[in-house]
Amino acid sequence: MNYSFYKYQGTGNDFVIFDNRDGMLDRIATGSPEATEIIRSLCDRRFGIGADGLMLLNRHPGYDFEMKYYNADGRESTMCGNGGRCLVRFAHDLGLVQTEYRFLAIDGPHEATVDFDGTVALKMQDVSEVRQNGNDFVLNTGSPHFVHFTTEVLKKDIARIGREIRNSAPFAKEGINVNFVEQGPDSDEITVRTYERGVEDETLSCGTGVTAAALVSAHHENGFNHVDVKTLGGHLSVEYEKHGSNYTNIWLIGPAVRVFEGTIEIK
Ligand SMILES: N[C@H](CCC[C@H](N)C(=O)O)C(=O)O
Repeated sequence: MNYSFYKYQGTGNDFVIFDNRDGMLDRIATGSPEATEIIRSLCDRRFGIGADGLMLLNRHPGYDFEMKYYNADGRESTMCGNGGRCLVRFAHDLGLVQTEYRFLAIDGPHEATVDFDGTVALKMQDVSEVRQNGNDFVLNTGSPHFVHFTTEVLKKDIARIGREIRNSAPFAKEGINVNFVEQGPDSDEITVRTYERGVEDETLSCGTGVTAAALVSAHHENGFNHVDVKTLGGHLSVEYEKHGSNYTNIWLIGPAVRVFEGTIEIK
């Protein structure tokens, strides 16, 4: 059977999206080996459409929609910040034009807005637990993140070093996303590169990773904070309130763009 799909990218983090409000693709959401292989093959950059992840836009009572997210390895994942932003843009492009969206994801409800210039702002879950060990931090912004501050981040072999940390003893079982962060000249500007779990490679940006890096960057005073983030795929910003070790009202802000659409046969 042929299905319409849509390809979106948010600062180079790219996704295959299906409008599954009719439930016709529930069969690939079962987590079975066959369903996992279908999603993996759709994300394959040589034999499929190619993407860092795949999303289903589902109906859900009480929300504008439900987001189901799968990493490129075909397995359902924890929250995807850039994916959430792209799914809101997709809903907007489908004609669900609203000033504010409220959808359900694996880590709970999210609010989002689409500005006149197409910028999508996504509210992330609150964060209250940050573990620090020297220049390294571990926190969960909807997905688990290891954040390492370094210099000359653009010269680093992220795929190799990121893979080593992701597969190291503390993280091997569940996996973790690994972010390398360089503090900019200004305290409210950082550059972030990310090795993503489930893609098992560097992606051009990672929304929950950028959020994690911003929360623990140099520019964190109590009260409101705005951090500008450079990634290989483009610019994002993160705004949040900090009160001691509690981070609330966290927003991930940036572009979300439709690249192309098509149809594909899914047996
Ligand atoms: N690979 C991540 C999920 C997607 C995160 C990323 N694409 C984002 O924008 O947050 C994980 O397995 O935790």
